[in-house]
Order: sequence, then structure tokens, then C-alpha cells
Amino acid sequence: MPTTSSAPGKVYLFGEHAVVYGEPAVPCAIERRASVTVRERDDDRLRVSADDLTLDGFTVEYGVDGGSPDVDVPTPLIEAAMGYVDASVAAARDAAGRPQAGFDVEIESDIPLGAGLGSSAAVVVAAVDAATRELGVELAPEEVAEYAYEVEYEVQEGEASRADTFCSAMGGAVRVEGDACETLDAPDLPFVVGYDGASHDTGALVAGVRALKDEYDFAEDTVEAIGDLVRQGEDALAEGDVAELGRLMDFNHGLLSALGVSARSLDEMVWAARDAGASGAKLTGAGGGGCIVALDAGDSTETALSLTPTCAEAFRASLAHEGVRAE
Ligand SMILES: Nc1ncnc2c1ncn2[C@@H]1O[C@H](COP(=O)(O)OP(=O)(O)OP(=O)(O)O)[C@@H](O)[C@H]1O
Ligand SMILES: C[C@@](O)(CCO)CC(=O)[O-]
Ligand SMILES: [Mg+2]
Repeated sequence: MPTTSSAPGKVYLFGEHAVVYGEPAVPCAIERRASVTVRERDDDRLRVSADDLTLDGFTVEYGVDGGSPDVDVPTPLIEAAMGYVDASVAAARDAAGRPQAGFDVEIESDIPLGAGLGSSAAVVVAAVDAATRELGVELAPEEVAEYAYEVEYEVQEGEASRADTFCSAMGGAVRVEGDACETLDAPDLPFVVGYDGASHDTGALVAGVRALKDEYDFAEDTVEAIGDLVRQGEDALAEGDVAELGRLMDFNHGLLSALGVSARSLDEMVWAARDAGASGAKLTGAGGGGCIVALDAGDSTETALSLTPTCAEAFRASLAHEGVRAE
């Protein structure tokens, strides 16, 4: 019997990048999900199909010892995708004590890839959950989050926080600071997302911030300032003070720009949202290209974004109260 799990993507209210260095962050799960279906095979091979990775999708199959896959899309794309799937399957084999287990894996996702909405974490969380359940092991969402974090840590070459994976596994708004992860009581915030259609490589952007921080004390101070801002933002979130949350999001975007992770397309969308009357707007996730998130209960930000030349897609995103779940 195949087993399917799904998990949500996320936007960052505050704190991406700085969270990698132990500052707090508050990501919020959104109703865009990745869904992973896993079927155990009777050999040790892994066969992966991903419908949404390219317009045509791809299928790749190989054994526990690797081999040269026969595929029809550019190799770097496959290598990137397989890094996460491979490591998720390894985590599930490990959790179930079944190092030779083989699987057919199918990935479907409505989270744009490499765009700051946590597609990698959602795929990994759903894959770990589905593959462990397929092997008869039921993990608590917190345990799925921990395995998924180890996968992101490995694929992002030792520079990853628990924020994306914990948020995707638990759903709702969460607070992550180092290895302290908690869920928060948060009101439904009026998120509007602008997507420039581009994709980034999170690992490379994190490495860029690390280099800046190692070179300049004031870059290190910038990371600490983001931490201070998040602590202030938590009070505003508890009070449901959308105006103050917006001001702090604007400030957070400025600090992220200083760390070199914004882009002209993101800045243009941020300004379009502000001009349209959004309470605040910032890039979300690793940056470099991808998505911004703004707060606006009315329609003007979504309309303004959809008319912005650098915006390929604008949409509202509601808080996903459920994290990983069996489908
Ligand atoms: N539908 C999918 N099918 C297969 N792999 C996917 C899919 N969606 C995401 N991935 C994997 O996740 C990678 C993108 O992860 P990355 O961390 O760079 O971006 P993100 O998670 O979308 O954004 P951020 O980390 O900034 O929130 C892709 O290269 C691919 O390996
Ligand atoms: C940039 C980053 O902070 C968030 C990416 O969504 C990286 C991480 O936390 O692992
Ligand atoms: Mg990611």
C-alpha cells in the first residue's frame, strides 16, 4: 500500500538568515503544500518522480550504491532534487532500522521551488513522514522535524537552522532559536506573497552571509540587530498589532538587504506593496530572488503586485494550522 504525507511551505515574518547563527526567528506555515507518496519496493532501489520540478517532470531510478541514472532533464536540477530525496530516504531507513529498504517516491508540490517559501523543508518533512510510515514507524511531528533538519543541514552543507523544517512539521507560527523550537499562538495574518518567478540556491546565499559576517564586525552586528528586532516582533505578534509587525518587517527587509540577500526584483515588489498601503513588506526565505511577503487585509497590495513588472505571480497566503499530515 503506498503511503502519502503532505507538509506546508512557509513565509518568514522575521528572522531568516540570522536564525542560522542562533538568533530567534518566526516563520509561519502557509496553505501551499508538498505531497510525497512512497511505496516500498522488493529490491533496494530508489525510483523518484517529481511532476513539478520542470514542466515535463522527471523520473530517476538507481540502487543503494548509486549508478548512472537515465534521465531527460538537466543533471544539476536532478542532483539538487536528489540531494534532498536521497537524504530523506536515508533518514527514514535509519529511523526504521532498514538500511536496504527500496522505494518508489512521487513528489507533487504547489510550493514554488527555491523561492523562499520552504519547498525544500516541505518536501523533506513529507518524505521523511511518508517513508517512515511506509516502513511501519510512526514518528511524532517533532521527531519528523528533527530528522528533516538533519537532512537540510547535510544538503545545505552544515549551515541550516531548524526553522523551516520545524515550521513545516508543526504548522502554524513557530519560534526557533538554536535548538529551542516552540509553536506560538498567532492570529491569522493577512499575508500577501509576490513571486518574481526566479529560483535561488539557499546553501549559496547562506554561505554569502557567513562570508560577510566573518569579514565585517558590522555584518555580525546586523545579524544581532535582526535578533533584537525578532524579540520586539514577538510582542507585536502576541498583541496582534499588525501596524507594528509591518514596521518591523520593513526594518527586517533593510537589514537583509544590508546582508546582500535582496535583489532588484524583490526590492521592486517590496516597494510596490508599501506604495499600495501594505503595513509592511520584506523578502522571505533565503532571498536573492523568489518571494516577498507583505501584510494587507485589503486587495490593493495583491493588485499592485500583479501589475508590477518584476512580479510573475501574486497571491494571498493563509496560515496553515496543520503541519505534516497523512493523506
Ligand atoms: N516539487 C519538488 N520536487 C522535487 N524536489 C523539490 C521540489 N520542490 C523543492 N525541491 C527541492 O528543494 C530545492 C529547493 O530548496 P531551497 O532551499 O533552495 O529553496 P526553498 O526551500 O524553496 O526556499 P527557502 O529555503 O529560501 O525557503 C530544489 O532544488 C529541490 O531539490
Ligand atoms: C536562509 C534561511 O535562514 C532560511 C531559508 O528559508 C536558512 C535556514 O534557516 O536554514
Ligand atoms: Mg529551503
